Amino acid sequence: MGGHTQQSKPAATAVYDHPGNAGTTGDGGDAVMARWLQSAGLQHLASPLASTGVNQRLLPNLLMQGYGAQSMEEKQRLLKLMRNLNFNGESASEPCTPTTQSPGGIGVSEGYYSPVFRGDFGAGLLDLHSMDDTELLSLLSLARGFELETSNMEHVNSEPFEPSHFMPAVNYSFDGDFDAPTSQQQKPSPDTEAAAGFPPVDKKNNARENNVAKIKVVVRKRPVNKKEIARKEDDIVTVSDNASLIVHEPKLKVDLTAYVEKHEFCFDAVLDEHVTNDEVYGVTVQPIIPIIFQRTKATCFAYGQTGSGKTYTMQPLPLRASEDLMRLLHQPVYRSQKFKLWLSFFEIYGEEALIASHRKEIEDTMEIVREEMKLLAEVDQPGSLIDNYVTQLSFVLSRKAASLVSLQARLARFQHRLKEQEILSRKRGPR
Ligand SMILES: Nc1ncnc2c1ncn2[C@@H]1O[C@H](COP(=O)(O)OP(=O)(O)OP(=O)(O)O)[C@@H](O)[C@H]1O
Repeated sequence: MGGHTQQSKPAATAVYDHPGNAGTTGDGGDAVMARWLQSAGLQHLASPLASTGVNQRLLPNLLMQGYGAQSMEEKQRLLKLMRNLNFNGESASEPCTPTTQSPGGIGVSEGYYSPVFRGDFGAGLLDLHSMDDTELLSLLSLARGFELETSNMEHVNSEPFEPSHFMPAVNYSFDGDFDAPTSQQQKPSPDTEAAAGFPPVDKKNNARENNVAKIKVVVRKRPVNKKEIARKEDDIVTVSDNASLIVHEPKLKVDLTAYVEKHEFCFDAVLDEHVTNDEVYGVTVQPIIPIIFQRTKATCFAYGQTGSGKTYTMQPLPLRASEDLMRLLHQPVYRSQKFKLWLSFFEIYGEEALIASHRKEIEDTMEIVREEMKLLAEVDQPGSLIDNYVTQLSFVLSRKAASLVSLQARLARFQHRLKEQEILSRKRGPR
């Protein structure tokens, strides 16, 4: 590489091209990192950290913590890149297309999926077959968050990974006719799998699946309800696309000027307030049903603030999943294997948990009231700077107002649930 080229080329690319760097695991990792970032036109981010000898395992974290990515756009691209890496690039709902020409990077007109890059590195899509073992191992240590010693290579290579439950190219259909083979077999052959609607399993794809994430995080936005509309509350979540959303956080400056801070988050899928429960099922649980027949365990759970729609979203899923399970069980290919189906259902949300969480909310509100009382006592002292106290009091009071509103809503839901569970109307027996 000539001196001129080296200067004008981004440092990350120079690290990759340097022949002396290919031999060690660490430098191999730098090169992989550089190529990975280059695939999204972010190669300039690798140079400051990689050249200072930062442990390449920490690089993605450091980049996300703001040591590298400066602009919102860079952070967004980096997030998408990391997500694509997680999913081997194939599940990305849309390519992570750069909006500007980065220095030495890929031009807009070429795009990440230009033939030049498709064969090597797509946006976060690593061609594992084109890498040597050293590169692959450093990549694995990056992706899996732990260091792989070359002496452990055999162990690592023999460690079995379960196939992903979320292979995006899979479009399982439960409605098609299944021409089942009659032979009894524990594990369906590739032919029977294809006949049952599974994608044909080839060895190349298996290798790719091995590096695919096993967890899929899907966010569903609940519509603003009537009470929130009546209270003229703002809708603070905007779904940007099917994989990212923006939270608009209302804030107050010290001088009490209101402003809104935007926070962008990326997920594997984001469903807006218009999606139906069936669509939620199609994105979340449906793809994992056939995997259960390959003796893989699958779990689906909801996480979220109270009133955010966990019950509304989760309640129909077991029924839909059971329907599909039954349909698959009746296909000749599985009927011959004599699978058995057990179902159990319980809600981990008893009376005590309800009361405990309600008590916590009351305690939080009381804490704010105590803060307010303390401030009031201070402001009452002679010579106190009234301006400061007024500002602080406003903060405390606005927090209290918000708390009281949420407490009120919580109380209504609490009563509703108690009624639902027939706790309020239950007649007390003689003591
Ligand atoms: N996607 C939605 N579309 C329409 N209504 C919804 C949606 N999600 C939730 N809701 C409504 O919002 C309210 C709160 O939802 P839900 O009870 O599911 O919340 P939750 O997260 O389970 O709350 P908690 O943690 O208190 O049990 C319910 O009245 C529900 O019908």
